[in-house]
Amino acid sequence: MTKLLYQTGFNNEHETEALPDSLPKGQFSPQKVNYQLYAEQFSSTAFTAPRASNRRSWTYRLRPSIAMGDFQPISFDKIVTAPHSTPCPPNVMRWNPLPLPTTDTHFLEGMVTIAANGDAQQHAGMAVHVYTANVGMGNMAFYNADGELLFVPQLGTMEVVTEFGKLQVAAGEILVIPRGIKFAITPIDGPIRGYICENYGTPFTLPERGPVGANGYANQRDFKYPVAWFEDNESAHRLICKFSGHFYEATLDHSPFDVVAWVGNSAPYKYALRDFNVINSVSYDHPDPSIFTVLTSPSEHEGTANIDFVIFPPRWMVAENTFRPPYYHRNVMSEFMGLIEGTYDAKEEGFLPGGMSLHNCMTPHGPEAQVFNNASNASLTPQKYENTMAFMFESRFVIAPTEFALSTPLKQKDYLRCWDGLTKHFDGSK
Ligand SMILES: O=C(O)Cc1cc(O)ccc1O
Ligand SMILES: [Fe+2]
Repeated sequence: MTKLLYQTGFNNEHETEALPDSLPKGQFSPQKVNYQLYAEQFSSTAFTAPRASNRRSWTYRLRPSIAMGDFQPISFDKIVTAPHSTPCPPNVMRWNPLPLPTTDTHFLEGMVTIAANGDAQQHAGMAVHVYTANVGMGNMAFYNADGELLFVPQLGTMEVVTEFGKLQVAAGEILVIPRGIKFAITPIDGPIRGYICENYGTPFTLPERGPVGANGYANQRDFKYPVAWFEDNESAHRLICKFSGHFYEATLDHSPFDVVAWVGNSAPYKYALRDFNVINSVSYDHPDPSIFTVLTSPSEHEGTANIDFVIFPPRWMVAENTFRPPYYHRNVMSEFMGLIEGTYDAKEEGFLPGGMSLHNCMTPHGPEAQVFNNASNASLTPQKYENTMAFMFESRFVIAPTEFALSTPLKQKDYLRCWDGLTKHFDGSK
């Protein structure tokens, strides 16, 4: 595996060139670009979005993106875009992991939608997909006009070729591909599996730190962006896109990965979850899981995210006189969880790496019966939670499972049973 180079710093104005002097100096759009390249701006936010949230990059490429054939409709019917019409039951739900493919399956073939909310056309809400793959996409490239893609790989390593360069992404890292960027995925060394949060809304950004100060949580320096890479390849390529919930294909007589240089703050990036600086209670009580927010997609209501991406990483637990696992709760926000490795502290059995759970708006949940009994009687010495990495996509809208998710045999029929045994202990005495 060749080691790739990256540029670091979340949301920096990165600049990179694959050929010397291919990036224009002092301006974005000179009359002629060196090497006779075309300049093309890529806008991820409205031109007039405030400076702090504005995202755009300039690319310098062999051909402008419009040098392509017309789009024709195609179908990938396992991939669903909101709004969808399947009624959402308020039940707690949990799924086993998607099995690994037994025949050659590329990323787009191995992807299936588990749930969705909001409305892609309104740029609000999200979808959750899971994917497996064991072969590359060949001469195919994909872009998603409906939203940004947050990948949470759970198994294996993939090489991701994008217009902005190449990234290698392994389980335990995350990858964000902004809306519209063309990419292709190749598994390296065996099959890959993971989760995707398709963010129809505002691009993910880092949460505020408030009184915590200038450092901590996910630090900007740990986010890695690719360096420019291009190929001058004139063989036929297929460009697939999802636009307004439907798939289309166009033919190209060249590779779409022809960006020789780029500058800007909108580009794919990756982040290793082990770099998260965990901040937690060192006195008493169990803080809300918002302390573990890696990235947030804000909505127009301050503090009420379109999506929060939250992780539950290895950490010390030291709180005194405290019920240390998650509390029992009902939440206006809807919670979709996955497990990357190990076990999750609220669920010792049945929530498997690669599995998923869903606790929707106001649906009660919390530790299973065994965890309650153990934690209520545990000796409260400092304890290191190891071999664990769960995550949550938390959203302001009800996360509605798809027809596939409701009917697949992967859905556990007995999930509710893990709370059996939470009987009344009250007998009137203190
Ligand atoms: O439901 C869950 O397991 C996620 C969660 C964890 C936690 O520590 C507090 C609240 C919460 O929703
Ligand atoms: Fe919860």
